[in-house]
Amino acid sequence: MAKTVLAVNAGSSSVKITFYTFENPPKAIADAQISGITAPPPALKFQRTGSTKHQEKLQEKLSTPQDAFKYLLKRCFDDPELSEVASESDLAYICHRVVHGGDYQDSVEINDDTMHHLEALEDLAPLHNFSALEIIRLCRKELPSVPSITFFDSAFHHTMPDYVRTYPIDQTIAKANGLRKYGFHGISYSFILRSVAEFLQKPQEKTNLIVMHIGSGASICVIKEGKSIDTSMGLTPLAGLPGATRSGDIDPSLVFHYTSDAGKLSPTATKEMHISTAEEILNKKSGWKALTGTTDFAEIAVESPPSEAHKLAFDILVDRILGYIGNYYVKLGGEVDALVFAGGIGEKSALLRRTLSEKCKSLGIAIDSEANDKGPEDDETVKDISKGAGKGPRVLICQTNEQFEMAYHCIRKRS
Ligand SMILES: Nc1ncnc2c1ncn2[C@@H]1O[C@H](COP(=O)(O)OP(=O)(O)O)[C@@H](O)[C@H]1O
Ligand SMILES: CC(=O)OP(=O)(O)O
Ligand SMILES: [Mg+2]
Repeated sequence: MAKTVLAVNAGSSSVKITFYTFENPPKAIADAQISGITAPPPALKFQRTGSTKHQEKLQEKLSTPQDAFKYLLKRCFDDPELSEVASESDLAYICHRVVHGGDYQDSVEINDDTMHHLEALEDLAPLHNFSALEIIRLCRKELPSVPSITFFDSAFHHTMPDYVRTYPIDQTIAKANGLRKYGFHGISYSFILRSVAEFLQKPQEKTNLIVMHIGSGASICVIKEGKSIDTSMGLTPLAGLPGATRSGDIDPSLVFHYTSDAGKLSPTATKEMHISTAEEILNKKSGWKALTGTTDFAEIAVESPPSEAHKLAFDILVDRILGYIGNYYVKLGGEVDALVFAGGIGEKSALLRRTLSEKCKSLGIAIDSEANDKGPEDDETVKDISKGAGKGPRVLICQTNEQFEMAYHCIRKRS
């Protein structure tokens, strides 16, 4: 039987896995995800291509992404209707999304050497790389014959100019400690660039975009002639826009006024994962969860918000995004092919898209409200919601797919 490719996207609160056929473009065979690992009970979504989506709340206690991954893999291997993937021998490769890739500009195959290198990087991004590395360790142990390939969120941004990636601090210390802007969500931006360029029928190297990836982690990227020239996240995914539990940009001095324990190890740190109290607060106890009590933006992005705090959370996100759109529009000299909405919130919240588009009227941006309200069909990768074609930048929704992007590049390189 033909081998398949497994793509794994591990986040702090969710694990998504997809099996693909080994051909280009790859076709999804099955898709499974567990969300709510940090807010039990965990929720399972499972779908074999062509069949209906199955959803359930799980009784099992799955407290880590590794547990969730093990559960998902077993579930797929044991499914009698999923004969294409029944055991290790059906897998050609496993692709892993790793958020922080340091100086890596491309994907790497995992061996002892590259694994050590990634372990060294973990200190720079413990909150974001830990789960992925744990899952890679598990795969090497339990599926030893299948090569693991890592894809990095940061790699797409290696084209940012020096004056964008450099923080104005002592450069000896900066270089010794790798303290610079890296940027993230790059696997998603790479998928979006290819899909949108194809949709616009333009070569990638002639495509200029302002792309928003707005999910529980949110960032925005400016792509000039097919290359990232700036993005809102920085040394870590904390910088830039606020998220579900992340503060986004604040005055760095704030942490010392917030708590005198800022630099101490967080009580939630473990032997394997060293994080400071300040990092814990700004990454996990801030954002719209801190403002409203919910991490679900669908409860915040509503016409009549249930409280002033919900309205404030919405207005803050809109304001911070607007700041970047203005900045990036100017960086592109106004030559913007499209403003693109992506990520769980960007793809689903018609209200956020409408609010931002109205505030960007002066840039020639206008949307068709019916198309915007309807949003994309399940199988529609790019949807045009602009009004008055030809005047200002197009406004598009792109249903991004990080797992597909990894499988696509994995297979392209190896077939
Ligand atoms: N209809 C909706 N309106 C607004 N936000 C939504 C809607 N549906 C889902 N979301 C939000 O999308 C976010 C998840 O996006 P996603 O990109 O999957 O996140 P991540 O990959 O960072 O976990 C959640 O905050 C969820 O509340
Ligand atoms: C980089 C990052 O923030 O990822 P996510 O949105 O998946 O949390
Ligand atoms: Mg995500």
